[in-house]
Amino acid sequence: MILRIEDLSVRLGGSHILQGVSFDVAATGVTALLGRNGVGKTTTLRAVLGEVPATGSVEYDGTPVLGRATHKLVRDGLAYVPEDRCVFAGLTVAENLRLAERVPDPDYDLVHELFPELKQRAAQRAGTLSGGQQQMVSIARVLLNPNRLLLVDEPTKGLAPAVVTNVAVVLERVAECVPVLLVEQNLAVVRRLATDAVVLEAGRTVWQGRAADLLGDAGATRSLLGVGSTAGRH
Ligand SMILES: Nc1ncnc2c1ncn2[C@@H]1O[C@H](COP(=O)(O)OP(=O)(O)OP(=O)(O)O)[C@@H](O)[C@H]1O
Repeated sequence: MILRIEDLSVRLGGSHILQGVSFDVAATGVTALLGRNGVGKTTTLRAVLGEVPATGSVEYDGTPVLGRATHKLVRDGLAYVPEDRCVFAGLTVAENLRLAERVPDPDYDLVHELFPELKQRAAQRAGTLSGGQQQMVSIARVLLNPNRLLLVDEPTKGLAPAVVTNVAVVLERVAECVPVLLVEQNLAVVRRLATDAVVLEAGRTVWQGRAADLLGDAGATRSLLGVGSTAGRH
């Protein structure tokens, strides 16, 4: 296992946002972090990264990391693809990528193989890209560097169906080499990618197991995620 979270608790702005989140992320494949809006999925990722103060325990590859500086975790191969993509709008695609380089030999071969369009659009300002293209830049940035775990927050949110498929194909490829903790609302994408699943409710873990077991159980899917049993097949 690459990540072990135990009894994670976060208070923000006077609210007790996470109240005991516990789950493991396997060292291979995709673990989906699921739950209705506002249950604490993004906050869980941010707490792991040290972006919000938290109590409890987070072990990354066997080492306790809660309280460590975010940049040290990133340097240690913990990569984050945030929900809002955070590209530098005024910079070109090539400049956005160059800024993300952390090693002497960034893996442009992989990035250009996965995202040939980014090579063609190297000189285009990132702010003028479509949402899907910006998502590609956001994922490409982390793939330039060696990673041991990717935290990816709602990568398909707001994208057209064909682009959702492109992003899923890329993540499927990436997950062959690096484990991924994926926050994702699109159950078709979860069905395609996830080996394991974790469900949060009101800041607590309420389910952890094989993704196929959750998605194959219409009652559990409906009660835990608030969607019908066929949701995500389309
Ligand atoms: N800095 C903050 N101050 C106060 N409340 C916050 C802060 N950040 C998040 N929250 C609240 O914490 C709760 C959990 O937010 P979070 O973004 O983790 O949920 P989520 O499960 O990722 O939701 P979504 O699926 O809608 O993105 C929400 O009620 C949110 O309003």
